[in-house]
Amino acid sequence: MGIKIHGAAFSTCTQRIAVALREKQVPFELVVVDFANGGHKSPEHVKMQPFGQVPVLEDDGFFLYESRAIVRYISRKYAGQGTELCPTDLKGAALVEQAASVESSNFDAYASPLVFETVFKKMYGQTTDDARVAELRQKLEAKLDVYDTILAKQPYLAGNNLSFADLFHLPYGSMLATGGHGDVITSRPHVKAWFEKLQARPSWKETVAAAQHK
Ligand SMILES: N[C@@H](CCC(=O)N[C@@H](CS)C(=O)NCC(=O)O)C(=O)O
Repeated sequence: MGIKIHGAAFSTCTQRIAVALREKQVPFELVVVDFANGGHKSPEHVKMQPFGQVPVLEDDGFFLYESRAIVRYISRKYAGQGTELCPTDLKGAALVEQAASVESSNFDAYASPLVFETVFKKMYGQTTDDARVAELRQKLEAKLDVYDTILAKQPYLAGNNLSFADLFHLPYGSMLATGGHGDVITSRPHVKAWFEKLQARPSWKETVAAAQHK
């Protein structure tokens, strides 16, 4: 039995997993959750994901939620296949975890609500809170200034090699531009070069194309 992902091709958290599976060259089936009709809140879905969110990984009777935990599972299960997303040595793995924590605390904490304000609220006909947008943007910019100093010294967030910590940034990082804030990335030369390199990966291009066909 192969890997199934219960999610939606347009969902940022589903994309976080899809890109990792493509890097690992693991075929998977996307079991589409009907968001528009509240499928993510249905009793069947809540049995798999108690918070009523996507994505959920199903692997031969094993269920796992939280996109970053799922990527770590994929990275370990398919170690030695496709792109290595985390080294096995103690210090190398610790540096990847450090970078992953940076993504969660210093990037996602601001980028995700900024995308919510500038993209999703508009999509759902809600009103963007401009004061919140300004505050989130200012905080994100301060963090990205630090990213720029890190990435001036090394090509990837955990060092010389790509890791899942870099890939974690792709969905919300790409949607910043959709919401009119892509310049927080493109105005910082090292962040720009790093992010463009990530976006150029076939795994991401396929993930974007899959979202457009849905
Ligand atoms: N931390 C969770 C977040 C999951 C999440 O926020 N999923 C969104 C779609 S990208 C969702 O299901 N939103 C609907 C909701 O929260 O009700 C993860 O990384 O898997």
